[in-house]
Amino acid sequence: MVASIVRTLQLNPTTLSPISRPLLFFSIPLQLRAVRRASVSMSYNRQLAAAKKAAALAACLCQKVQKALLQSDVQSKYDKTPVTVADYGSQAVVSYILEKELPSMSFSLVAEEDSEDLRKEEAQGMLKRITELVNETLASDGMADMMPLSEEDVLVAIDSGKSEGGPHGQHWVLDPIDGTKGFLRGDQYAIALALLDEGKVVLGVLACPNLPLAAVASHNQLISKDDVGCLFYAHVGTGTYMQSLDGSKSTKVHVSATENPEEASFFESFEAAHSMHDLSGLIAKKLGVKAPPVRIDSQAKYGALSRGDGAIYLRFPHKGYREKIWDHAAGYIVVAAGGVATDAAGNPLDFSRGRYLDMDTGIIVTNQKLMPALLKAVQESLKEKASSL
Ligand SMILES: Nc1ncnc2c1ncn2[C@@H]1O[C@H](COP(=O)(O)OS(=O)(=O)O)[C@@H](OP(=O)(O)O)[C@H]1O
Ligand SMILES: [Mg+2]
Ligand SMILES: [Mg+2]
Ligand SMILES: [Mg+2]
Repeated sequence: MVASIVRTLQLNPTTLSPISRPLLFFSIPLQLRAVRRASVSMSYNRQLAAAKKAAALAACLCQKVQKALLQSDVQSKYDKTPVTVADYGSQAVVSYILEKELPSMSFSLVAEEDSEDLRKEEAQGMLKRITELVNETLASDGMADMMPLSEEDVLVAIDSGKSEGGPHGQHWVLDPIDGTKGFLRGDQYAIALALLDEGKVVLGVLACPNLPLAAVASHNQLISKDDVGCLFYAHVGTGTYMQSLDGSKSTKVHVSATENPEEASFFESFEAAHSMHDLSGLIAKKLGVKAPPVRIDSQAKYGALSRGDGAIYLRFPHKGYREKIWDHAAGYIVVAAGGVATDAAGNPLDFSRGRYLDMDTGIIVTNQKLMPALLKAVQESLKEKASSL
């Protein structure tokens, strides 16, 4: 046992002094813990590299589609939400790249889209266009030797995302385009990819092709078409980094540490149908926030928050809506550097229960210092709203 520990720690017992030999027995558990921590953190490096590559390439595909969106590129899903060739193409690219880059790992992916509608007769034109886009995107990264993918290959890659996730093992979590409505308007959207390990989010990458590299603290600053395209990434214990999507040097970022709500602006959904703007207005007023809300589509909100653009994110879906894990997993770990995301009752978000985040309605994010005051304002506002109904 000791011999194997000594081997693991790469120590040479013959060179240890008689004094340090007994000390070794006491220090081994500590050192082993450090080695295990380091190897846990190290062991996600390959996954992080693959995830960054997959999200950046998927972002290229989405940018191309957003520039030249055709009427035939958009469909409506069973739940009336939109889906485009870019949602499907992005999912196929990410799924294909993760499997190719990490061949030794068992592969499980929980993702938003599936191929059911694409297999219908009337969707054959759309499938052809998606397959072309996927092949062009992979070829642009020199993956031409594995090319071209057939339409069936693309459908299979999309359907790799049917995993149920859960509390055991590793599962990738993907929203191939978060904020599809924003994408269709020409506004903000994100490719959001995370890794769960034993039910916990351990890695996250957020590609936000239209988010300015400079801070945004008001809605007007989002309209800039210059210097846009951010890639945020984080894995447990290493903090959060941002780089430009075209590959600049990355910088470490963290959530605003302000303790003064008067200085804190807040983010919320652009779409009033996705989050109750009247309720967040009430909460902000109670808290003493002076600035008007900054409304951004998608998990770009988590990205902006992670670099301190604003200090609070409020999300209160209308009654009956069930949150999905892919709408929050990547954002959740990206804001963990200085921030905390909970449900409206202050409970941590639980990503271990499958495809849904079963939780108390509402998600709130801010720094540790502001959280108690925010939770109080949320509880009071919820009571007030309930009693006025
Ligand atoms: N009714 C309803 N209520 C709450 N949320 C809903 C609702 N319908 C959809 N969605 C989900 O919202 C995702 C888009 O993110 P946001 O709501 O943050 O952005 S925005 O509303 O587009 O501004 C969006 O993600 P995508 O479908 O990936 O775009 C949906 O998962
Ligand atoms: Mg959708
Ligand atoms: Mg989404
Ligand atoms: Mg989506």
